[in-house]
Amino acid sequence: MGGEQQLACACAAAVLAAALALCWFINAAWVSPAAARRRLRREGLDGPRPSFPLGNLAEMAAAAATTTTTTTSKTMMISSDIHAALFPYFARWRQAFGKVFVYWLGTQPFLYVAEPEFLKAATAGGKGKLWGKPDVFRRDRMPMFGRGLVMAEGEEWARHRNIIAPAFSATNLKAMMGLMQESTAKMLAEWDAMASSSDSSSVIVDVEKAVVRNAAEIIGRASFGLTTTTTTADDEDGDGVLVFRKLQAMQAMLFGQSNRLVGVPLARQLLHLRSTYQAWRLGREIDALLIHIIEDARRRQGQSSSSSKQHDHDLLSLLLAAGASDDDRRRLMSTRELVDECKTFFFGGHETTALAVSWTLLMLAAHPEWQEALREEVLAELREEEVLDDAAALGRLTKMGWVMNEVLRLYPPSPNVQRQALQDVEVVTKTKKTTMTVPRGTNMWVDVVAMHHDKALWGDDANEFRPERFASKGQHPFNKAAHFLPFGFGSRICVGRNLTAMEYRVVLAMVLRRFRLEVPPQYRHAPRIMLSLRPSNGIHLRLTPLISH
Ligand code: HEM
Repeated sequence: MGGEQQLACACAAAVLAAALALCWFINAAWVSPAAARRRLRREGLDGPRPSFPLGNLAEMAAAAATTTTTTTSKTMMISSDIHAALFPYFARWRQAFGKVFVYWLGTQPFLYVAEPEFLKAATAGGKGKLWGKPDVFRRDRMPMFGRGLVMAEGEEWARHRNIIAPAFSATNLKAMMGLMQESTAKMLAEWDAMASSSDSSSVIVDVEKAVVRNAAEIIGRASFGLTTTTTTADDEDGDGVLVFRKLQAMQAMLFGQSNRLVGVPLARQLLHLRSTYQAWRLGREIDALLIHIIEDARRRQGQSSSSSKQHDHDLLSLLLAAGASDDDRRRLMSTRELVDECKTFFFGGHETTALAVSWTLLMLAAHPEWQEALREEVLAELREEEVLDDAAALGRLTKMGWVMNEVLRLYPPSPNVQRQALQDVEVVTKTKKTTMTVPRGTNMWVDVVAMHHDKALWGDDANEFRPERFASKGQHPFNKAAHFLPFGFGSRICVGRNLTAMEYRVVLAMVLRRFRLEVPPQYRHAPRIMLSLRPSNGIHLRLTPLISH
């Protein structure tokens, strides 16, 4: 073949490849979503009209831009009526389409669900297996969670869940109480020092910032035995500090921007190329540090040194121990799997718990009668500060349990749960008499904030802080209710929820013993969504020491 013929062949191949790529793109971005929309409408599932290629993203951005979430404590009580401020577009569409409708993120259909009965009918029992995690988020979250438990599917998920769940047993959690106390004591000592060096007897502190740092320290030690605050040159501790800095940087990079054009074809590749690459690079650096930590832990395994004893109950050592016996090789996790689980514990575990504690401190400052009631309970049940490692006594803090539930209801740190139908899912609801099929590939967006604030489900006082509503479980069997979902639902319910409950009680009991909390006049209440439900400007509270040291 002559040179010209070769060139012509190469050009023809390039044109053919470009034509095929274009056909693929048109099908993926336009033909297939249009067909999906027709099918959804046939099933009676409709919603705001999408446009190509943004779907409803433009409308969502415009609604968010014209909504303010800020209220001041000076001019009004702190309002927990937050749903319409956080999700103005959902609030608007709900009025038009009800509590179940379809909206579009780019070319991806999302079934919005704020109707507990529908959710139950779509996911309860064996139907749980018909739903996986949405592909569209999987790619975005890969650098954070890898294929860890949050993102794993099918057999792989079941195997991981079986290995991981026992690590959160009551005995193992009890062994973590000491480190929770130690770390929290450091935080309180800092607050004490700030108060004693201030002109007045009290001090204004951004409690959210401090509590997040404390929770990061706790989860770091509980997960892989590392501390985030040490400054020693010791290799292992140095790794810990670096891992935390990098993990936090990655989170800010991935979710700091509010508008990532999720679901828009090629947006990730073209518009977010830089941040995607940076997150990927950070991910690789974090993995390298974690591999070093895991190899150290493997080496320590079997040693009876004091360093190995000290790590006995961290989650990483427990996972290594689970696979150590020769008769159960299925429980052996590879280094890659362990890296992903360590990242998952960090991202899934510290900020969520810290937010639960931080919103509680705010609510208790705003509701002094509850602050006093909890303080009395703590002083009655835990007479001496040292006995805070008594898990049974912590379990007797009944009112604190109500308060925790009420705060998780009003300010759920995980404001939504997402799924994607792995097959066609038939949904039959009894009271609404609905029968429909949710087509395979449809994503589901469960609006937890909407359900938690719904007056039809909770009564006219749904937006008020009234922990006593959790007192009578008979009247409201919330644990089984499909409208109280702070930790998710079904078989994928949060594996770390008992760790959170323990940390919550330890931290809160220690704070209440030592400080009185008040909301200063300059406090601005501005909850917002950055993956989790968090305060925009921190939570600055006035703290007054109750006892001198
Ligand atoms: C207030 C604290 C917490 C909240 C609000 C929370 C919320 C949630 C929610 C809503 C889910 C379900 C996600 C889904 O179905 O897609 C979940 C799952 C999970 N959480 Fe938590 N979580 C908290 C604390 C923790 C802690 C302390 C850890 C670990 C140290 C943790 C680790 C996980 C893991 C690994 C999963 C995945 C479970 C699975 O898919 O089998 N979480 N969490």
